[in-house]
Amino acid sequence: MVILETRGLKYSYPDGTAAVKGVDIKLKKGKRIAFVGKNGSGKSTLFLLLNGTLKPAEGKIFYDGRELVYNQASLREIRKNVGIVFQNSDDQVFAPTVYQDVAFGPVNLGYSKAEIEKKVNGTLEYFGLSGLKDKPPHHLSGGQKKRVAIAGIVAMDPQAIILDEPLASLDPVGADELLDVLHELNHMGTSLIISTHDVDLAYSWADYVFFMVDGEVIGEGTPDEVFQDDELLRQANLKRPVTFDIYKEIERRGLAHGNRQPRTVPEIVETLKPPELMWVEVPPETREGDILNLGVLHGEYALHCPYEAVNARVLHIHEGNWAIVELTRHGIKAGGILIYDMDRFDPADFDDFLEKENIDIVGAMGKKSKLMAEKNSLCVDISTGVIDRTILMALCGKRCMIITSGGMIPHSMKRINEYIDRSGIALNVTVLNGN
Ligand SMILES: Nc1ncnc2c1ncn2[C@@H]1O[C@H](COP(=O)(O)OP(=O)(O)OP(=O)(O)O)[C@@H](O)[C@H]1O
Repeated sequence: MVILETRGLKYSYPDGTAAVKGVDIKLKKGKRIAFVGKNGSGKSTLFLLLNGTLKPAEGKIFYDGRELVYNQASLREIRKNVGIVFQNSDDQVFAPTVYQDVAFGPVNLGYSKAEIEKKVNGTLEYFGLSGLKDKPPHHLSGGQKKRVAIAGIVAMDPQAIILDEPLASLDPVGADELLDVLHELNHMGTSLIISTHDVDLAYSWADYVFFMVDGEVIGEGTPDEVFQDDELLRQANLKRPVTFDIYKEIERRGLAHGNRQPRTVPEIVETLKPPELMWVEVPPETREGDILNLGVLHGEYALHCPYEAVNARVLHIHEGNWAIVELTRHGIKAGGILIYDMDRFDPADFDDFLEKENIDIVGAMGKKSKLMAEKNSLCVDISTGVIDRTILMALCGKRCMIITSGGMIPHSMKRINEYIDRSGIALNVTVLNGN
């Protein structure tokens, strides 16, 4: 199903700059879509056209199959359903207080007073903004303003959200938190459309990518398709994503197995083929052909190795009790991942859970759970890249707990289960205190 479509879309600014020069695109519902292109390639202008803020000189836009006709009803429909978060939050956040700013959309949509209050307070809490609700937005930091801008859009429950360079003004932790929020919104069905220069972000995050150059779309496809097209990258003046390059090098050296192009760190780890042969020191009575149990791998290697125990067949005994062994592995020593629902947080029980479940690592996902962890002095080991990093830790046999809440719970389960399905590694994942 296509949520937004453009046909022959053209736009020039009053000074004559042709910013969008005939764009034909179809954006599928429920997807994460990235527009990648260098400065001035027309991404922001296209976005302003997509939600009716600008009117094209030529061409048509369709929302959910209906043509945008630029009368009040049609514009109202598209602006309610396709929210846009501007690159510069100062263009968006202008009400006297944060609360009023986030309430702006719901008020305009005619929600009742009680609905507005519920919606705005819920959204502020979700974005970790409750403590700032009475502040004037112009007293906030760039990252905080960005969160207010996004909260204001999310409070209108749009079908699609367009975000122009969403991570641009955020610090690394803030960027990571926003990505979690975007993953969750997408998990709940919101279509997401972002622009970025960041090829690593587009590669790891998007389901579908468009490359823009000089007001035109010059290529589109899945991240794997577009980022391995060197000619397309050259035309778009873009480089390959780092994970892509690392994997190509792993592949070139014959260290990769599996036939999937990895896009995240756990996926790269999964493709690494462990060495077959190894030098080990063996007990003096060892004979060629013996099977040794080398036990669990330790150190740096074990951190990246999903295997519990390593058996080795002795191929050749060398002087000084050193032998060449061929490794065979059995068993998979994956720890577990437990999810703790912070909406049901009970301080009295929490420590009991940690002890009873032998938790080694705690990861906090989402602003709300991080704030709750801080307030209750909970010890948090991982607060960015929580899903990927807990998977990596679980693969090393650690028992991990993700503390999170609301829609982040099914979202986390989904991402971990996707990893389990693809890798075939039996990681246990359960919600500890949920329904
Ligand atoms: N208000 C304006 N008046 C005149 N020209 C404009 C205006 N806004 C943008 N442009 C021009 O339109 C072209 C496309 O700009 P646009 O902002 O859409 O690109 P972009 O890909 O979003 O760039 P960036 O990555 O830097 O945000 C550029 O040549 C830019 O200079």
